[in-house]
Amino acid sequence: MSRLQAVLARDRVLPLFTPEELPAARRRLTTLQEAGIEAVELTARVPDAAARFGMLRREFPDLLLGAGTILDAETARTFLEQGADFVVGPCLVPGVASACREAGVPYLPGAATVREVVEAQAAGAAVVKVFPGDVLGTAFVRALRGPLPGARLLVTGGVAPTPASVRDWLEAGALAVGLGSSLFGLPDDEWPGCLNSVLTLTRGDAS
Ligand SMILES: O=C(O)C(=O)C[C@H](O)[C@H](O)COP(=O)(O)O
Repeated sequence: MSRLQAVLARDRVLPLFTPEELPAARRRLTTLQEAGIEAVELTARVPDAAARFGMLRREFPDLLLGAGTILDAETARTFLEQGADFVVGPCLVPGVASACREAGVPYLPGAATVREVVEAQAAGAAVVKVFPGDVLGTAFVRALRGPLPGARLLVTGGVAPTPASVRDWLEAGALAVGLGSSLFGLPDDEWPGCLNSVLTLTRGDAS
């Protein structure tokens, strides 16, 4: 089991954001580390995303930092060179899967159908991102677990950062949930409290 998988199995949440402004990104990463978070996804949705990623990578050497929104092999290689510990994308891209396999780095591609989950697993994804989570719903995750009981699923997209919402996803069978804009769209004096109340639930549940 990779360190990422172990961390997801313990915390059951993966915080993710786009590092639009470096000082704010640093503050967020520091607060996340103080909460005991070990893995964070930074989405590549800004100009200079890879250079920013490399800078934050060097400043936070103890965090597992993943590159998100990776849609082609060349971009994947650029982020891997910058020290990405894992790579995430909204859907499976075979060239990205190969680049991650060569680098020995986990790849978590998005999937929105049973077939896409199976194809992602066949491409080597130990954890598959179910995306967009809020569109697919908990019933989709529950239904997937029938034919694919061993699937490790990271539900991402529109997941509300509350204990009740996260509990619903975990009870449906998700390994973990990604918390993005719903968490980091909250004011800076609110999101850490929300995250901590979710972690109180998930760490209490993790066994
Ligand atoms: O692009 C990727 O690789 C990602 O993992 C990001 C997610 O797909 C969502 O965009 C996050 O959605 P919110 O939690 O609703 O903000």
